[in-house]
Amino acid sequence: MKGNRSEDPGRRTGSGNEQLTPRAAFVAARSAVSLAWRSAPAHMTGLVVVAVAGAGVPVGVAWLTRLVLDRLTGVSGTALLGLALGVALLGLVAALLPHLGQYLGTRLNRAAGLRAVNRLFTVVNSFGGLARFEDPRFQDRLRMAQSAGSQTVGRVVETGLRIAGGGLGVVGFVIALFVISPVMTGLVVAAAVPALAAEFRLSRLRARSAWRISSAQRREFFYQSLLSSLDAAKEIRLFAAGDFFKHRMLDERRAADAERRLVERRELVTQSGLAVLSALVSGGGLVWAVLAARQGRLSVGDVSMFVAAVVGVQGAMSGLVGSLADGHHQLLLLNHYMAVLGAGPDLPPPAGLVHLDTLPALRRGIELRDVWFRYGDGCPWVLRGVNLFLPRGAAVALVGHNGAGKSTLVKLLCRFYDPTRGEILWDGVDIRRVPVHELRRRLGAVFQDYMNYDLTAGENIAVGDVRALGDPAKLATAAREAGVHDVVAKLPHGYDTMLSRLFAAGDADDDTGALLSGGQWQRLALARAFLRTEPDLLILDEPSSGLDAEAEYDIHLRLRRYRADRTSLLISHRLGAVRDADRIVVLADGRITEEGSHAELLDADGTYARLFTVQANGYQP
Ligand SMILES: Nc1ncnc2c1ncn2[C@@H]1O[C@H](COP(=O)(O)OP(=O)(O)OP(=O)(O)O)[C@@H](O)[C@H]1O
Repeated sequence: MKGNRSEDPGRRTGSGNEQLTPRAAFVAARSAVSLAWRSAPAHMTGLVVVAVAGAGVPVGVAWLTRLVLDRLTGVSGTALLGLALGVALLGLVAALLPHLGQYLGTRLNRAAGLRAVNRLFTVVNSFGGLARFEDPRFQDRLRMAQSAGSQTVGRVVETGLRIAGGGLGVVGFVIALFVISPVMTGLVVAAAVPALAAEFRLSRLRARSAWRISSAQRREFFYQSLLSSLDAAKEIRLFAAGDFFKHRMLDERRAADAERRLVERRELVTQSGLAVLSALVSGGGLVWAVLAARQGRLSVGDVSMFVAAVVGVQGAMSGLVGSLADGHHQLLLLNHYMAVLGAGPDLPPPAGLVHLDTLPALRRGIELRDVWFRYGDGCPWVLRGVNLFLPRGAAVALVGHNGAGKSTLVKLLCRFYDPTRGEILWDGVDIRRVPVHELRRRLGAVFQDYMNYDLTAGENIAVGDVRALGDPAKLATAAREAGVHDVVAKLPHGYDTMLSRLFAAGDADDDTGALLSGGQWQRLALARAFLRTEPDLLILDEPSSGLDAEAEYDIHLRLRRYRADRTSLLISHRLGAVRDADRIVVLADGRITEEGSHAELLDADGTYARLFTVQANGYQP
């Protein structure tokens, strides 16, 4: 059941609640580091230098301060001045390093984010089918992957360096503290263990909650975009549905906020507890150091070093724990990114690949052989054993009631899904054996739900074949074929006119965007399909539904000319438009129930004859 949604490996890539296994964490971290390195090697090297220096400077400051305090009276003024200057210089470096680190980190983040998003959408574009895009869980994962890809990849490197730098800092301070008090060292280090465990638990909670919030957030954005969309503005105003959508949007936001509150409460409790623990340890240490100094066991310099070391170890430890928790959280998010990247092809080709590019144009025709299809395991059958032959050069029309399965059949021909059972043969070759992009290069299509792009008129046509972008003559020819050239030529900037009121073309002050009528948009969609001048199969799914009677007549004349000698499949509810097809096929409840020419089907006096008569009677006085 390839292509069937419930069978899709991309769908099974987890619930978002999975644990981060050490292997998955390693793979995610390695990918992030290599991606960041390839994006900005110089900035990454700079960050490493800053991290190492950042780890060494505080320890150096503490040691030098101790020397200064202990030798206040014992050494020459010049030596003391040198030491003091050393402390001051290290202080300056310490002050500058965070800014430099932040600058380099931001640059690295941006470069890595760009590369990560590029890679993500290269993979998304490689999904040949539609099933994943119809799967809400996959949409959630994709959203998480988008945000992880654009914001997290570079941060993983930064966090890794912070962990390494923090680790070095901890080692330095631990050694310094150990010299003065091994017991205290043990205490401070031991206090970090519960902090580490608590922070890990928190980061898992944060990642789980981010996953749970993601679908609420998607719905919130959906309602927001509805409320601000031009397409929805008419109906929302006419039906006064604005408040309804607003409340829905706020409900989703409240649901997400409730989830966030849960995490925030846990953070408050955990971090307060850790703060108390750390205050107790450092307070106890201070009391011990003061008493020891009074008894002469510690010098003044020792006390200063001790205080600096306790604060330093605690600070470095809590920084390290925080960085580890951040890294853990980032890797959990990155897991979604890796899952999308590793989802694999959604339409896996079986063994025995056949390259259509190496074959000549269609010779015999396309055959659907006992094709069964349903959209998922629990869904009803949409096609039930369809056998249909589209002979080369013939115009076949597909008619039937709403929901009969006509558009579904077209989607299978384009291989947006694979048949659940049965096969589709292109000159005898199962189309599952053909690389999907090679199959699509042989097709021209206008879909029932064609797109209106917020792009210029020329770009709207060129989407059909982007190579035509720099070829105005080709765009104009396609537009003429579709009968929309005159309309476009009269727009303020002709083919460069922005067909949008959302975006300006180039100059933000340019107010010359235009909107087309429904029928004009439909003709533009036809022009898009006409850019492919030699498709082996032309699919027209309701190509004239939005046109007035004369325009429809005109378009069908053009289509007839365009279809001549081409293999075409035309779907239309307007039976007058299909009567001259070589063969008319009636689909009812997923089965082919009638097949023949217009005259034959009228003679047969079945569904087609009934539908045709009902429509024809509508035009009688
Ligand atoms: N993406 C989808 N997921 C689940 N079910 C779907 C999907 N698309 C269509 N269906 C279902 O498949 C059945 C056939 O739909 P299809 O769009 O193929 O019918 P149609 O014959 O083209 O109808 P119409 O004449 O109204 O365009 C319908 O019952 C519909 O609900």
